[in-house]
Amino acid sequence: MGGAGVVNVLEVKGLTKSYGGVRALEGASFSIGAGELLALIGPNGAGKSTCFNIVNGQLRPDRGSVCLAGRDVTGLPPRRMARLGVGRTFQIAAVFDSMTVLENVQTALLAARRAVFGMWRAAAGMEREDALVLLEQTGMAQHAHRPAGELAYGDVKRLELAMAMAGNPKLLLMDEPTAGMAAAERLALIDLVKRLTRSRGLAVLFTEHSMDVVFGHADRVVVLARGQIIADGSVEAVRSDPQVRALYLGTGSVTGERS
Ligand SMILES: Nc1ncnc2c1ncn2[C@@H]1O[C@H](COP(=O)(O)OP(=O)(O)OP(=O)(O)O)[C@@H](O)[C@H]1O
Repeated sequence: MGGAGVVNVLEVKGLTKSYGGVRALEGASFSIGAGELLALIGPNGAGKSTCFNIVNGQLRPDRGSVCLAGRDVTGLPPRRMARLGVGRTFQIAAVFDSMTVLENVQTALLAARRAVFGMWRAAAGMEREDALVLLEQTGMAQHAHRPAGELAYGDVKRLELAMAMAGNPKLLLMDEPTAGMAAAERLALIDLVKRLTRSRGLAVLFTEHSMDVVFGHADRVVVLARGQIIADGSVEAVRSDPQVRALYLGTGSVTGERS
């Protein structure tokens, strides 16, 4: 992505971050284009969370830059990042169990719009139609009037995705989106993410330990090891990269293994 004349949705350059004496990231650079699903993988402690937290403004890098649609946003706080189009989902779902699925999405829409337009734009009724569209797009329309607390885990994750879409992000960060899901469920979820990525021209950066998800669905894979990027390329290129194979298993295949 990012060929002549095309501005990447996200471009990070030379990201470096230490915690005391621990160098968590060292000169990490990569980019993501619109409509692209990028997996960021690496063993525990490789620097994935640090990278995420820098991109969404929770952490400031010691060096390096973060550009969103060509604009330097390095070091802006999370609220500003969110307003500029950075959305995030978490490993632990952040939905209100006692509210219905529809109410959860309406609340997310309201929060996103308040952040942009201010408190006066707080007419809850106006969010209903848009919330229903988001539920349709995430395959959750049939659950609209159920309390979120009654949903199966896979449906909670889909609801969370609908809520993340409420902010109309350009870039969506997903921290282990399929953690705790059975194989069929996680492939269905990532398939949904991929469809939304394409249909909305979204750029998605996700971390993932399930290699079936990464190698079955990502458009591109970036591999971090001890804070440095050791591979960045297509699924095929990364899967056959000798350094990546050595990192994951010594010599064997990276498919289907947890790090
Ligand atoms: N707040 C902190 N204080 C000190 N060291 C930290 C802190 N956060 C992370 N680290 C260290 O920085 C390095 C990178 O951690 P990071 O959490 O970014 O890796 P990760 O790839 O997300 O790991 P995991 O897959 O286990 O979540 C590790 O050595 C970690 O111990």
